[in-house]
Amino acid sequence: MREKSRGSLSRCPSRQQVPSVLGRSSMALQGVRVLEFAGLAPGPLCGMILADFGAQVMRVDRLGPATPTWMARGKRSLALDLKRPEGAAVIRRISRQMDVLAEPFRSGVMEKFGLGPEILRKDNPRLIYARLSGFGQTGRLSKVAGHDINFLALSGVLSKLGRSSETPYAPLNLLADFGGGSLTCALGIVLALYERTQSGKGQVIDANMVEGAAYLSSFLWQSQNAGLWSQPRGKNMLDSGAPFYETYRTSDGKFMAVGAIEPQFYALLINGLGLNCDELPDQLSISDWEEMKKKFAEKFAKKTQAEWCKIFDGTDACVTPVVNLEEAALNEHNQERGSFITDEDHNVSPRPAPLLSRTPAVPSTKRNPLKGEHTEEILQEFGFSKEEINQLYLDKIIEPSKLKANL
Ligand SMILES: C[C@H](CCC[C@@H](C)[C@H]1CC[C@H]2[C@@H]3[C@H](O)C[C@@H]4C[C@H](O)CC[C@]4(C)[C@H]3C[C@H](O)[C@]12C)C(=O)SCCNC(=O)CCNC(=O)[C@H](O)C(C)(C)COP(=O)(O)OP(=O)(O)OC[C@H]1O[C@@H](n2cnc3c(N)ncnc32)[C@H](O)[C@@H]1OP(=O)(O)O
Repeated sequence: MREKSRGSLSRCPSRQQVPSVLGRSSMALQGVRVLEFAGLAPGPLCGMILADFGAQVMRVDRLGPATPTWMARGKRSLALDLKRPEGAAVIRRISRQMDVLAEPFRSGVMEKFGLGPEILRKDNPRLIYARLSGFGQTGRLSKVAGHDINFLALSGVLSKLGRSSETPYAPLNLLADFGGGSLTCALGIVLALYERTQSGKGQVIDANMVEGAAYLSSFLWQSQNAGLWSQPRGKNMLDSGAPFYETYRTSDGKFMAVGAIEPQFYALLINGLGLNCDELPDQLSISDWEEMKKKFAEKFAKKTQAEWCKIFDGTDACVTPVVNLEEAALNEHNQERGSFITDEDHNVSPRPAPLLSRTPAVPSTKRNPLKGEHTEEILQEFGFSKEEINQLYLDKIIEPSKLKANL
């Protein structure tokens, strides 16, 4: 909880945190070949997770000018024009040797290319065909555009998020895109890979953000009758209604996060704040929560974040500083664990999670691939001859990599 000196994100944590001594050859997904079609946000994270844990991920990009790519760590890029039959034919040929194909388009796009699962799985019955969409492959919305906020809304979860008397509020695009989308898709792929070791067969995965976000939020559904959500939005224990589950501003304009739910931890919070339990209403008296929040807020506003950290550090009061990304990477606990890593361009990012004891992820420290940087290399690897590759260039199905063109 104690803070070390502040610094820029690009200055921090040490490379030694990456368990590189073990090498990429001992990772859990070693030997798995993945063809990922470039997408906006959920697909890229799903592919990055697979790459971090050892899969060989090849991203299929469009031709044309470079566009910003995030979450491309450890991937290679193959750029080609899928709208031309010759481009689609390249993918069909490559897919015969793939373990996993992951596509992020709205339902029906892959079929338009002639690259739907029926065709590709006929060529390669072991292929795991992962479809990561917003609304799923069937249903009246399956062909409609949407983003995280829309999927979260339809999952029912968005109605529960936000402060009292404000409109519902989506926590960045974390819940549907990344939790419900990327993570459930990656889970589906790993499950299908595991099952394939028994059956020898691939399968089609319909991962989608509406159902993924809903499933991620199963606790909400299954605790409906427990009284946890009986109040309007923003008035319940875990949605910013309770004084002991809230953030508070400190005298230096920073924040502390309080999550003192259990009575024994609540008592430590009250003690740390310099209050007396005997003079306060019962912890669970909902009608007193508003007043109690004011009391806590007044207290927190009297000291700096560092002063509060000193008071609560190492205690069970469940009080932590709200740190920014830069501070998270520099945080003493996080540094002890090596929770953040630095790539060769000095960019800091979270270490892949979870940590496996024998075969941990060994994320690449190299820069992200440029669009089409590995087109030729990949095609050669998959058996395309020099003549075939030249023909693809001549037909403008593929184009020289911008990297090579600039040299
Ligand atoms: C909230 C998040 C989204 C955050 C994304 C932001 C990070 C970025 C969004 C906008 C960006 C900015 C913007 O582009 C302007 C600048 C551009 C500049 O270059 C950079 C700076 C920018 C400011 C730029 C910065 C950032 O990048 C942005 C701010 C999310 O919620 S992500 C989740 C989205 N939803 C889903 O994934 C659900 C499933 N997918 C879909 O529903 C659709 O794919 C989607 C996302 C609605 C897009 O629909 P679209 O009609 O565009 O595509 P599809 O129907 O899926 O069809 C794909 C089409 O692409 C063609 N195609 C694909 N690959 C190839 C290829 N290799 N060759 C040829 N053609 C290809 C394919 O044929 C389809 O085209 P057609 O429809 O013509 O057949």
